[in-house]
Amino acid sequence: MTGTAIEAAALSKTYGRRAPALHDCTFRLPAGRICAVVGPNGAGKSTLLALAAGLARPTAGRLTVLGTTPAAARARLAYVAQDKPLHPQLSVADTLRLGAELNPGRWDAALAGRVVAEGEVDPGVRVRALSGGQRTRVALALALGKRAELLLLDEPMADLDPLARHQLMGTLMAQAAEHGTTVVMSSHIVGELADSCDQLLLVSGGRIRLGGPIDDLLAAHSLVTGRRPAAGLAPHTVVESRASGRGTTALIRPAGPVDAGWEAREPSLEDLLLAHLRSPDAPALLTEDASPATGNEVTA
Ligand SMILES: Nc1ncnc2c1ncn2[C@@H]1O[C@H](COP(=O)(O)OP(=O)(O)OP(=O)(O)O)[C@@H](O)[C@H]1O
Repeated sequence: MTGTAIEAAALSKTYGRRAPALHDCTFRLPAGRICAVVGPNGAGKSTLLALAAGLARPTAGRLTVLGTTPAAARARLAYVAQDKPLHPQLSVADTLRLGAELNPGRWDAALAGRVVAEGEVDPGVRVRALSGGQRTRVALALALGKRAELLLLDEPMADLDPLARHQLMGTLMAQAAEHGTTVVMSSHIVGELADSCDQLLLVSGGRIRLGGPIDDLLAAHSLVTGRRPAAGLAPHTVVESRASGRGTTALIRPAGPVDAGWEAREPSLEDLLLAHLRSPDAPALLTEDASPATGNEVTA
């Protein structure tokens, strides 16, 4: 088993008197991977990233980041929040200078400057005058310039145009590969995730529904079609079944060989996510890679 970037045990977070934003979440994210955090609006993705960044505290359970508490890991991680908070009155150049001052000894000025320059953002312009996509670029420049071991990115590409998205994802992936950085990134854009991520955490209703390497999760499921009722799939775990023009289409986790009457193929990432999102009560699956080692000490 490789090193661990994030480990959670029975992690819960409740805001005030509301229903829990996260409830009893147990999982492990291996180090050095690119992990997608996926789930519907309000699922708890931002809450999870904010807890890992040490900006919020769990209500119950325990969370370890880079082998220590989130607060102690702060200098070694970079977090880009969904609303990309920056100082509006500072210029872009001053923002990067602040990044250098706050990260002595690890700041990569050339990389941060390149990320800004590639977007043709004028360094003299104040942050408050930037477009949403330009602010995102500056926020990502700060995060990448920090040369963190762990990047926590909350919908980092949401307001970027397709060219900027492609180009910034390329920079992110190249940097992560070169430096062995762990990237944990929430997104609703499945195409973007399928191309870049190797690890998945599906959160729904504050609970972990799927966790593990994307290839292993896909291989654990089959998309079956047959001119027969879904009841015939009984020995298998049926995540979702629907009547279709050709009979029944179902996403299953096979418990053994599938009857010859069913045509079976491996699902795409989109098939897998949509079926689980439409069936929030389907049994959860954490692969061995995504399960905390038993007996591991996890500190709050
Ligand atoms: N600061 C807060 N105070 C009160 N409730 C909050 C707060 N932040 C989040 N919540 C609630 O916690 C739940 C999870 O929210 P969260 O922002 O983590 O979801 P999300 O998966 O990131 O959603 P989205 O995809 O819409 O960004 C929601 O019900 C939300 O209303």
